[in-house]
Amino acid sequence: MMSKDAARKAAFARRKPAHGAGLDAAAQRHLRDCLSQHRGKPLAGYMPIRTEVDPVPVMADWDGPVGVPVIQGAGQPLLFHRWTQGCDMVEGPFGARVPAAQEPVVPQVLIVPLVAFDARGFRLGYGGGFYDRTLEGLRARGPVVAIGFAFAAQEAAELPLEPTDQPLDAMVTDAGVTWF
Ligand SMILES: Nc1nc2c(c(=O)[nH]1)N(C=O)[C@@H](CNc1ccc(C(=O)N[C@@H](CCC(=O)O)C(=O)O)cc1)CN2
Ligand SMILES: Nc1ncnc2c1ncn2[C@@H]1O[C@H](COP(=O)(O)OP(=O)(O)OP(=O)(O)O)[C@@H](O)[C@H]1O
Repeated sequence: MMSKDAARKAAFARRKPAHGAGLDAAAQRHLRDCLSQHRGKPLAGYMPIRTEVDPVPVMADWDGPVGVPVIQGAGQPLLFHRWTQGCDMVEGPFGARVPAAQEPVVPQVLIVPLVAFDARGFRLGYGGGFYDRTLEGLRARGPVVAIGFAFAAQEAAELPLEPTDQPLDAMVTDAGVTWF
């Protein structure tokens, strides 16, 4: 089986041409469908970096509180700070912008960015383990729904797993919605 590093590199290469190919609107349509059963719940979105698919139009229309991830430090889970369209943003670590105001949101539904995913619902991110730690912590407190969001081209055959890898509940791409 490929190492996580090799799987990450291969998926980056597939994500690049998918980005800017006009696939975001289809992915956003499927994301709205998938989220429709969770109306009003606190939602975690993200500000896209690099060649990630863009969830912002869906976040902007959400009828409940929306937070975006904020890195506390290496080895720490993410926090989510309240985001609204047009709110003041500042540069966060690793190039993702974060809200200037630091109002915590504890999400019950998360739109999870990723580099690669597989048919079992496992994901690979940038390698910090941030979402693994965050989902582990949230799931220990109560039910949460983790929805991976990506281009269909980011699917990998079978990702290498570590015991700390947290599975997704659903995967949304430009090709549709899969529940696990
Ligand atoms: N849009 C978005 N926001 C997010 C995440 C994400 O995956 N997507 N994160 C999800 O966790 C956190 C940011 N995590 C990140 C972690 C590493 C790198 C990164 O570029 N790493 C370098 C290596 C850096 C180093 O080791 O010095 C790399 O991959 O080349 C980027 C984001 C919080 N916000
Ligand atoms: N809950 C946890 N407790 C301790 N270590 C963890 C936990 N979750 C992940 N890790 C460690 O973090 C490291 C990076 O994990 P991994 O490569 O799976 O990150 P990733 O899923 O690519 O990144 P991210 O979740 O930030 O998008 C792993 O070596 C793993 O051991």
